[in-house]
Formats: sequence, C-alpha cells, structure tokens
Amino acid sequence: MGSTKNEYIPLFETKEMKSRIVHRLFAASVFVGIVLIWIYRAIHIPKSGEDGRWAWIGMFGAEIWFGFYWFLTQSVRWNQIHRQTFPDRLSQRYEKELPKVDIFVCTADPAVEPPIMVINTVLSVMAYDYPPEKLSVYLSDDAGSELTFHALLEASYFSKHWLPYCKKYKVEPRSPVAYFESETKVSDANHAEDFASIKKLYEEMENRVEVTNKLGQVSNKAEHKGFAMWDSFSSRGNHDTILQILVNGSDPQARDDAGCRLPTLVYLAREKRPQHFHNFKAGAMNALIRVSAEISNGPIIMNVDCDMYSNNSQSIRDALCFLMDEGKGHELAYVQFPQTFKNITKNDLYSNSMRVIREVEFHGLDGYGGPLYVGTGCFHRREVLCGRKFIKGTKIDIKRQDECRIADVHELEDRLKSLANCTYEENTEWGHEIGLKYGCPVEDVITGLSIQSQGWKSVYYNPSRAAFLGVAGTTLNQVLVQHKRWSEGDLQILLSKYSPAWYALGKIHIGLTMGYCNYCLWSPNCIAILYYSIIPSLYLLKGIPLFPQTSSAWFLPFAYVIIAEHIYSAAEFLLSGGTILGWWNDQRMWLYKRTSSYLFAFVDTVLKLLGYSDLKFVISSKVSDEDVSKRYDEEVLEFGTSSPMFTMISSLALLNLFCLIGILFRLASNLSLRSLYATLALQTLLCGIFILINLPLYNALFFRKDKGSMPGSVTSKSVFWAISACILFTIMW
Ligand SMILES: O=c1ccn([C@@H]2O[C@H](COP(=O)(O)OP(=O)(O)O[C@H]3O[C@H](CO)[C@@H](O)[C@H](O)[C@H]3O)[C@@H](O)[C@H]2O)c(=O)[nH]1
Ligand SMILES: [Mn+2]
Repeated sequence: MGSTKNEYIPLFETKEMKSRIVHRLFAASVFVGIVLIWIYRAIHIPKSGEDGRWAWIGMFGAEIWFGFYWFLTQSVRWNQIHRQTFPDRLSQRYEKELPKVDIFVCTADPAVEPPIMVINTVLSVMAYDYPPEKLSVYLSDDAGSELTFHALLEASYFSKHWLPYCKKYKVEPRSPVAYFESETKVSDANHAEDFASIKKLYEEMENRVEVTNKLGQVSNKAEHKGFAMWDSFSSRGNHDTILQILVNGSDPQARDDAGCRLPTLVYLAREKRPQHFHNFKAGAMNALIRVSAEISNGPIIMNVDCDMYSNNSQSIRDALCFLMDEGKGHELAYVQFPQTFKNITKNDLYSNSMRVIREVEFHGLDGYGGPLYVGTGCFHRREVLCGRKFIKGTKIDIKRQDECRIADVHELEDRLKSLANCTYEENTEWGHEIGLKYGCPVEDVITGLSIQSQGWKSVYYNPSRAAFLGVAGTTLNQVLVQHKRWSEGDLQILLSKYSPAWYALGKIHIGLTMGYCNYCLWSPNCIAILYYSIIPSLYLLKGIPLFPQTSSAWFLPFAYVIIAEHIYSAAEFLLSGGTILGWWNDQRMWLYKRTSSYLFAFVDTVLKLLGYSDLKFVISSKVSDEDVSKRYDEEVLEFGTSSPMFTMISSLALLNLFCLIGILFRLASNLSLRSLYATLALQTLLCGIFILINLPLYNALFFRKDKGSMPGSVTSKSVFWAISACILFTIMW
C-alpha cells in the first residue's frame, strides 16, 4: 500500500438495482389492491344465518395472511444490491500475505453420496488457484466408511498429477469428472498428449474406486496402514474417532509431479456411539473446526456439501476481496455464494434451481446486512464461527501467518482424536455459543442468524460463472422431503431462542428480520393455501359465491392483484434466466410444497413442541437409477413410491376436479352460463387453474403405466378422500 494509504481503493464494489422506482411504485399499487380486498371482505361478511358466513370469514383470514406474507416478500425485493470483486487488486496488495484457508467437505453416506463424487469435490477444492501451502482440505465422513477413505486415498495420489495439470492449462472446472464431461477442445499437440494421459489416470482411479465400491469393502488393506483404524469399527453409529492426515502440506517432501507443494489433506470420521446424539452436520462441522485448529488453523473456513464441487478456481480470491477489504472487510463475518446445480433441466420441473431466491431475494437480503448462511459454498472467519463478538472498530488480522510445522504426523493424529470424541463437548459451549448451533435441522440458517445478531454483516456474491455446482433432487419425493426439512427447520428458528421475530429484533436491520421471516414462515403458509385450494371449490360445487360478482367494482382489486402479481412473478422468473414453462412448473411446485412439505413440517413442529416427535435429517440422495434419470431429463414427474405427501396433493387435485365436474353438470341441467359467469367467475377460474396445473398429476394417477407413475394405493386413497369430502360437504352444509 505504502504511499496510497490515504486514497483507499476498495477490493470490491456494490451497486444498487437500477429499476428501484418502478418496482416500488408497482408494489405500492398492489398494496392498495390488497387493502381494498380486505375492506371488501370486512364490509361484506354474511350475517349470521346467511350462506357461507364462516367460509367468508375464513377467506378473510387467508387473505389477511396472504397480504401480510406479500408484505414480507417485499423486504427481499426492496433494496437489492449487486457486488463486484477486484481480484487483481487483491493479488497486487496481498499476494505474499494471503491467509491460510481451511476447506471442509462433509459426507455422510457412501450409498447416496458415492465416494467417486465426494473425491471429485475434494479434488476440485484442492486445485483452487491459491498457494497450496496455505490450503488445507478436510473431509468429514459421518458414515466412517472405509470405501470413502479408500477413495480419498486414491484422490491423494491422483492429486499429484491433477493439480499441476490444472495449473499448467488453467483448467476450468477443476472437478476431474466435470472437466472431462465438458467439451474440452484441446488443439495443441502437447496439451492433447497431457490430456490423454491425465484422462487415463483418472479413469484408472475411477475404476479402482468403483470396483471397491461394488465389492463393498477394500480388498487390499495392506496398501495403507490407515485401514488398521477400522479394526475396532463395529458400525456406522458405533466406532472410535478415525483421523488421518493423508497429505501433510507442511512436509517439504509433499510435492506434486511438477515439484510444487501440495495442500494438506485430512480424513476425519468423528467418534459415534449409540448413546450419544451426534447432531448431524453441525456436529461434524464442529469436530472439524477443532481438529483443523490444531493442524492448519486457517483463519478462513470454507465449507461445501460433498456434491458441491468448485466450478471456479478463483472463488477463494473473490471471497477474500470482501474479507480483506480495508474499508469494510472487518465488519463481514462470511461470504455466501449461491447454491447452483449442475443437473437442472431446461424447464426445471421441480423448481430445484430456486432461481428467484438466487437472483432476486438474496440480493435483497444483502441490501439489509447480508444473506443467510445456507450451509455450503460459504467462507467464514474462523474466529466468528467460534463465537467472537463484533466490536465496532476492531479488526481481525487474517494476514498474520504462523507457519505450523507438523513434526510427527502420527503423534499428532493420536493427540487430536480426542477432539472428535463424543464426550468432548460435554459441559462446553460447543453447539451453543461456539461453532455451529445444535438442535435444528437447518443448522446453517440458525448459525448465520446468530452471527448477524451479534452485529456482523455478511455478503452475497453471485458471480456470472457459478462458483459451485451441486446435485439437485431428481424425484418429486426427494424435493418435497428436502423442503419439509428446510421449512420445518426454519419454523423452528422462528420459535427458538434465536428467533428473528424477537431475539434478532433491533440487532439486525428490520428489513433483514422480515427477510428471515419469509423463510421462517414458509411452513405456516400451508394453512391459508389449503383453505384457498379447498373451500372456494367446494362452495363452487354448491353454487355459493365467495368472491364479488364480475359486474361489481370490488371485482377490480381482485383482478388487479391476481393478474399483476402473476405477471410480475413471471417477469421476475424470466429475468432470472428461466423459461415460461419453467415458471409454470415453479407454480406447480409452489402449490405442492405448500400443501405437502410445509403442511407436514407444520404438523411435525407442533408435535415436537408437544414432545411427540424428534429431530430427523433425511440425507438427500445424489444418485438415481437410469430409469428415473431418463424421466428426469424428459421432465416427466416422478412418483413411483407411496407417500402421504403424494396422497395429500392427489386428493386436492381430485377434489378440485370433482368440483369442476359437479358445476359442469349443474350447468347442463339448471344453471345458466351467464349467472355462472356473473357470480362464480373467480371461483371457477381458481378451480380451473388448480386443474390445469395438476394435469400431469392426473396423468400419473390414471393414465401413465411407467414405474414413475402414481402407485395404485395412492390413487385409490386419493379418490376416496376427494369423493368423501365432496359428498360430506354437499350433504352436511
Ligand atoms: O448427519 C449428517 C447429515 C448430513 N451431512 C452432510 O450435510 C450435507 C447436506 O446434506 P444433504 O442431504 O445434501 O442436504 P441438503 O438439503 O441438500 O443441504 C442443504 O441444507 C442443509 C440443512 O438442512 C445444509 O446443511 C446443507 O449445507 C445445504 O446444502 C451433505 O454433504 C451431507 O453429507 C453430514 O455431514 N452429517
Ligand atoms: Mn444436498
């Protein structure tokens, strides 16, 4: 810096969204529409004794909820900002003083998280464009699987070839499998030769890993003394700590093919005992924090899920542009990159990419103090993760480098094992004041919130080349189960000690509080949506109107709010890079999540409050068999198993279908089209839209014959429920 000390040139810049005014005026107009709807409901409540009084009051309740929730969603749209980094300035100023970075990769089950995928992620992060002696990669294996260990060992050998190759040819992406899959045009002869030989080496390694995997055990355990650690292993939930430093980066002998230093590589399977609850990923992360502190102690910790390989070798430098910025860096606790997925199909059938959250909402959160921590693709300051409070004006110096030398690897391994033992955390603040928080299925969000509540800010960085790419669910059931975990966890945060609604109030910006509530209230949304997807249709069946007549002026605010919001959401979706069919799929998923995942999450949370249900974490599968993959690529909804969630969405779809059929019968007998249009237009429209959006579901219920269609048991249950609801309703009310 020297003479330029006074003229501070930042390492990143922040830009406001351009079309703010337009958006704000639009939002104001929708708000007026919502208020008019409320007024209409309030002054037209049927008198007691009149038809539909209670239904009407229910509609009013649902619309108050929708309006309130709409208001919350404005917070993540109101103040969007975008960030840009200047990595060149970073290297000019700090190349020699770059901090050590510890990278944590978590895996938990070799069956749904294949070892070959895990090591591709590991290799991609070992190959970051960053001084290797400052990089350490830790793999936490909650399955304690020797298959995963064997694969990691293979990766440690392969890295000696892979890392120099990446450097020499500036390879992107640096996950071998992703690189070989991407169409790489190699023109010059030398490169072609190197390409062929590295590819061969990779395939040989892949083959060894796959063969071992098929075998279910490692055949040649003599190859590495590390396998001896499995001698006392009795099961995945009952074993000692297994800790091995596979590459000791501080050893001058640890060099790759080209003679460059290698990053440190560590395998850790923390101790598991049936009588000790292990706190899922949060427990794994906390063990890693402790163990890594004694090995490399990097002041920056980055963590990824095992399927989220690095797609951009520059990401560490991008993150450091924020954390090392002289002007604002000291306020920042973490830098969150978006979650992006490799296997998204064109029209994103399951709305996996969460496009609008990524391209809009998180930019909005950033405008009010920073995004949520979403568990992967995030760079933290170690000290903050370990509970350091924010004190205005003080800076954490991450440049200071203490080269730690590991004298005796085995002695160190033995000494550090106890840090990952079940009892280590007893009577400590781990999981509470220190490290990731326990007791919540979304350990990430609650941890980020508590960090922000201490005064820290965070940053959302969404570069044009995705920083990480993961595997998104390929069946409807997977996606619904995942959303159940998330919405349940988020609701628990709202009810927890760290609730954004009270604990964080005043500690973080009110806009950010509202932003958090967007997600924390996902699950309670189910009530209003269920009401809206059942009651108006049943009343349609009886011919009782619950909306204003088309000729009434009160019809206008309804029409305006419905049309304007849908056009707006479609535009937002398209501008975020989606397709129109993608938007339509997104609407369907919106409905399915709200009427199944969120409902089940809501019920489970209530049960948990009453003490009837305990904490679960269903690990998302990262593999799917051929049949399923094929349908996924063709964007055909995958059912195939019977699940109460499917019964729920099918019953609703059928109920709406029966109601519409019912009204068509009445139209044929005594009702005139004109009176239907005048009095029941909106109700018919609502019911019609439910049916349109459910067309692929009817197909799966009654017509499809493939393995992904709806199981007969679900079909019959759903028909039964839907018909009973219609009949009971017509007879009893
Ligand atoms: O007991 C466990 C359970 C899971 N994991 C790991 O946690 C990660 C996330 O699990 P996954 O099944 O892929 O869940 P997702 O819903 O895809 O994950 C999102 O949501 C989680 C919280 O619900 C966060 O922890 C993740 O970082 C975030 O990507 C994976 O690497 C797992 O190996 C563990 O290490 N131990
Ligand atoms: Mn995942």
